[in-house]
Amino acid sequence: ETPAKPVAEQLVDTLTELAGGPHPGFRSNHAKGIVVEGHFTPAASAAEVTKAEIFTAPHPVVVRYSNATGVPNSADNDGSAFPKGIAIRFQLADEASADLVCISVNGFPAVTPEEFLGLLQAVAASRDSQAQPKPIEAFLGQHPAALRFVMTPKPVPESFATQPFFGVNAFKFTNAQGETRYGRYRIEPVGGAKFLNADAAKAVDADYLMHELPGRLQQAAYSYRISVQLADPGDEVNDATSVWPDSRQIVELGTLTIDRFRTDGAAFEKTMMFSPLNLVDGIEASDDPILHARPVTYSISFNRRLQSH
Ligand code: HEM
Repeated sequence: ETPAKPVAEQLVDTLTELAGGPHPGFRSNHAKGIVVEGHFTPAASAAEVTKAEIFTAPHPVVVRYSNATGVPNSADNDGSAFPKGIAIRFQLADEASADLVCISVNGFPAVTPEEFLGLLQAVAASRDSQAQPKPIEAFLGQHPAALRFVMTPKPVPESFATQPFFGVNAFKFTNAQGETRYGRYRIEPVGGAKFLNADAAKAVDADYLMHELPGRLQQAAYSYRISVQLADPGDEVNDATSVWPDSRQIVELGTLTIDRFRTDGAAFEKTMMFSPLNLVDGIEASDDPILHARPVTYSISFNRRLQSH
């Protein structure tokens, strides 16, 4: 009997299967994307929460926006292309870097990588299933957090520039006084969140988000407020399905400004991988098992796409 593959490998296999892949050279999740550049300027309040150098001095950034799923040509306005992703790389001295990798929904469908695999396998098993209920219906019936995530409205944004994003996984922040707090990132468009109405969302072209951005950047830069929502004592910090109340303290970390489209983005993104555990001193991982599964899974996807393109 062959031993079961590690969960991270099964996750990549199942994402690939769901996307009708393999699609050589593409990410097995968040395959369709676009790369832009700009800079981050810290707010004075950041020092209350963290001594991390990415939030204490200005830095250049490279940003990749993406659609969910491993389908390289997914329609930007299709439900399956949600959540949208944003991956931000802070470029530090001596080739060092730190990453923030966030999605457009505040929450996650699973507490552990095993449970997330169960969800993906249920979706895959439902494709040609005659069973009543279908495997995915049975799974959602037994997993309220997954049902909640599926039911969360995912409105179609006017632009990536008008889409808010959430860190979902908590990190442990330490300031210069040695005080520690758990928190989750929030990324909010300074110009306000803006979405299309239902008719407009149906009418836009399949690549409208990717096509809109270069023109927008020729006109003007745009920006986001990056902040951290702090946990109160007793809040779940190791469970990505457990969304904290909006009443929790939010501390501004600074402003992310995007001012350039990266014309070589399609080639550039193939050679690089973002990781939510690419961190600097002053920010540590929580014990959230989803967070710890991510770099392992992303590396498998990265290795496969490097070998196949
Ligand atoms: C166990 C749970 C998860 C699995 C199995 C998973 C899987 C993946 C995989 C395979 C990739 C492609 C990596 C690459 O080839 O570079 C990816 C990318 C990505 N993931 Fe996840 N992911 C998980 C959780 C999350 C969470 C919680 C978030 C956000 C809060 C997230 C946001 C993203 C984003 C934005 C990208 C695209 C990064 C880029 O532009 O390169 N993922 N994910």
